[in-house]
Amino acid sequence: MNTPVIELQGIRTRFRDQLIHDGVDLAVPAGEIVALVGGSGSGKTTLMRHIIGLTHPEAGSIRLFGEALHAGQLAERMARRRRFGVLFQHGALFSAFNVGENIAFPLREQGVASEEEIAALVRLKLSMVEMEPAHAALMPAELSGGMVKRAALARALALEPELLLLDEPTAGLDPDRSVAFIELIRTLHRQLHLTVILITHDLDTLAALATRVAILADKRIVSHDTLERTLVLEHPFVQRFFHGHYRRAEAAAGEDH
Ligand SMILES: Nc1ncnc2c1ncn2[C@@H]1O[C@H](COP(=O)(O)OP(=O)(O)OP(=O)(O)O)[C@@H](O)[C@H]1O
Repeated sequence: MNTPVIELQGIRTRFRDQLIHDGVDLAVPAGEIVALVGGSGSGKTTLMRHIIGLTHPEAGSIRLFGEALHAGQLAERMARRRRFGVLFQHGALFSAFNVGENIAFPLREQGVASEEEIAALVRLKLSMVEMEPAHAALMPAELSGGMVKRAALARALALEPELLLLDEPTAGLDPDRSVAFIELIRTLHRQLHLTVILITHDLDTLAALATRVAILADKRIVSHDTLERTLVLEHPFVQRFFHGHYRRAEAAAGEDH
């Protein structure tokens, strides 16, 4: 069997007296788009932060591309860092940098390209997310919500990652922009052969993109399966999320407009 791109084993996380994860196991094979779903505060974002090494669990092991997350010297860790891109929940662009500088940031940080190459790469990444070269000069505050997401995605793709982590990529977008962004992620996934972890509360985003659904509930992954097989699970969270209040909340929101 091929080595999983991400392998989590026995992850335990505690914030003060609050136990968030207790025995999280998850293996993500290459090429999958795994939707990570769970209730508010169940620890999805924290798990993503563990995967990218921003935070550390109290126990358990994390392997990326078959290697322990913190293994090796600085150069090896930097090389591993180049292999994944992250789209944070609110885009998280650097507000003091323009769009071009934001996209260039990981390239400069890694020191892997000349300024001339960086300028060409910024133009290429902008075109990949369907933005114009002129958008490079705009400041984040001048962008619409959809453009912030696109610019942040361009930055996440700057180092040509194999793994993309997306935290609520369509949250805050209106339905048209959301559909367009889903289509963009789908195209990039196909063209770049990406493996994707997607945190989302949005059923349309999930249904359109996910090849597998991982359910974080009861402090662990209680199911990791196709959407079809997930839908028939009896777990209370699954019932609520796919058949219950989220649907009713959506319907109520629709009535308000
Ligand atoms: N650095 C921290 N210090 C203390 N508590 C934290 C920290 N980070 C997260 N938490 C707590 O851990 C829990 C899980 O947070 P997390 O953001 O991972 O959940 P989530 O599943 O992504 O939630 P949501 O769907 O609402 O975004 C929450 O109760 C949160 O308050």
